[in-house]
Amino acid sequence: MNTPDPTLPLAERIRLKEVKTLSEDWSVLRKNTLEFLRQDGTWQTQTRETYDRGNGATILLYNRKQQTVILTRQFRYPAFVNGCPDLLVETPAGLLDEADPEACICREVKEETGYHLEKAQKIFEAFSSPGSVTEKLHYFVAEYDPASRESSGGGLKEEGEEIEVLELPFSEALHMIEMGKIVDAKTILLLQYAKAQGLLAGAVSDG
Ligand SMILES: Nc1nc2c(ncn2[C@@H]2O[C@H](COP(=O)(O)OP(=O)(O)O[C@H]3O[C@H](CO)[C@@H](O)[C@H](O)[C@@H]3O)[C@@H](O)[C@H]2O)c(=O)[nH]1
Ligand SMILES: [Mg+2]
Repeated sequence: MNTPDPTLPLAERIRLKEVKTLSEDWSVLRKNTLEFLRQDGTWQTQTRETYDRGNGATILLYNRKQQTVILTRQFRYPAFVNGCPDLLVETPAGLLDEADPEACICREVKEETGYHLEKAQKIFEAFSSPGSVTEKLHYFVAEYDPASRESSGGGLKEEGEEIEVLELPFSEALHMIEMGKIVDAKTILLLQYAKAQGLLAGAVSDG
């Protein structure tokens, strides 16, 4: 068999044969049967399940003068059932709707933490678990003004949310990663990003 043209678009190496919806409730679980064109030119049949709950956004709120970050703490059953005995410490995050991701994350920050945010800087997009979950997360950072807190946040009780807001020294948040007290990937990624970019560490007080 001839080897495929290496410039062939990926879409031309995939023949989707069947899509079965296994569950359609909060999210959609599908079983997909497809043929994939391998590098050796043979078509191989694969079944791949996809868990689709839409896309999301998350943000690191930081304050250079105080050298602090805003994190949340909440109950996450999927983490609990897989061995996490504590509430999860996370950056604020939410699912995307029709609004643009920046507007969504500003609204989510208000809902979860009570801080009013005018704008946020997009840094990148990433798949958290690309072998099974379709979700792409939009990552943001923004400097927060401690005086801009308009409410206590906490999330939506009617949706089962009970979100505690933490304002922590950046150094303590980094230490919590080392101690295994922060075990959420998006949160670790954002804190490491802030360290690598010098967003906080080494920042000179400007007031
Ligand atoms: N009824 C029902 N409600 C659910 C279910 N799963 C979650 N919820 C509720 O749906 C709401 C979703 O809240 P958001 O703040 O929009 O999303 P999130 O759960 O914080 O998700 C964010 O973080 C996740 C974890 O890192 C990300 O996966 C996700 O993309 C997003 O960024 C919450 O009230 C939650 O309780 C479910 O299976 N059934
Ligand atoms: Mg959330």
